[in-house]
Amino acid sequence: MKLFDEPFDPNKNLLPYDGQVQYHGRIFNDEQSSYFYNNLLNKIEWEHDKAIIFGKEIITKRKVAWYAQKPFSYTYSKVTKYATPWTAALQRIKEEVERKSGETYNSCLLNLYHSGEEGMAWHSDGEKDLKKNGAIASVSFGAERKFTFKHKDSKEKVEVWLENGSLLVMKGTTQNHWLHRLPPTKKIFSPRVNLTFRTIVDQ
Ligand SMILES: O=C(O)CCC(=O)C(=O)O
Ligand SMILES: [Fe+2]
Repeated sequence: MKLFDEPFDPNKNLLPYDGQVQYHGRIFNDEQSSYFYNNLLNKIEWEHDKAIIFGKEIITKRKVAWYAQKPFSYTYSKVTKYATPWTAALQRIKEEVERKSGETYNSCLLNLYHSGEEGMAWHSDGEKDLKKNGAIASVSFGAERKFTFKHKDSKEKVEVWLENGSLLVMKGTTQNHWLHRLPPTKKIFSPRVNLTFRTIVDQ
């Protein structure tokens, strides 16, 4: 159920066990959100994502980009990428996210979903380049989309709607025990930009 009237308590854990997920609701107002949304759509070097799945190279409809404070390399789904230096807007968003979440981050993976038909399949973000049990902060701009967690053993599910300008923080052992996905939907026609701030271990 979607609760419109209740303020979100960022200290509340959305997960019942085996991890910690905090939804801060909207941390950017309408004006800030539309500024960042347009800036990111226009200024980020978006590319289609390539992945190797069951030995086959696939190219996703969604676009991705990877930014960081240093040209870190990062490998996931068997593809290695090199980070682009922060833009001014990304740096401003990162500062606010660090203030709100009380954690620091040194890189950001960005995803552009052109419409509801694009999503992201079940996965967890526990790649070896990432700091073990480091916090991952997810910021969303544009279309509001549902985001789902599924426990790896019990299969219990938890859903949250990610609003325009919102912040969701995943921490502790979340990535070890829970998968997450952005389900595709035929009901949403407008784009969404998602930023996940992460900590890469220094190479
Ligand atoms: O778009 C989203 O909300 C999720 C993105 C995500 O899970 C990821 O980049 O690892
Ligand atoms: Fe993820």
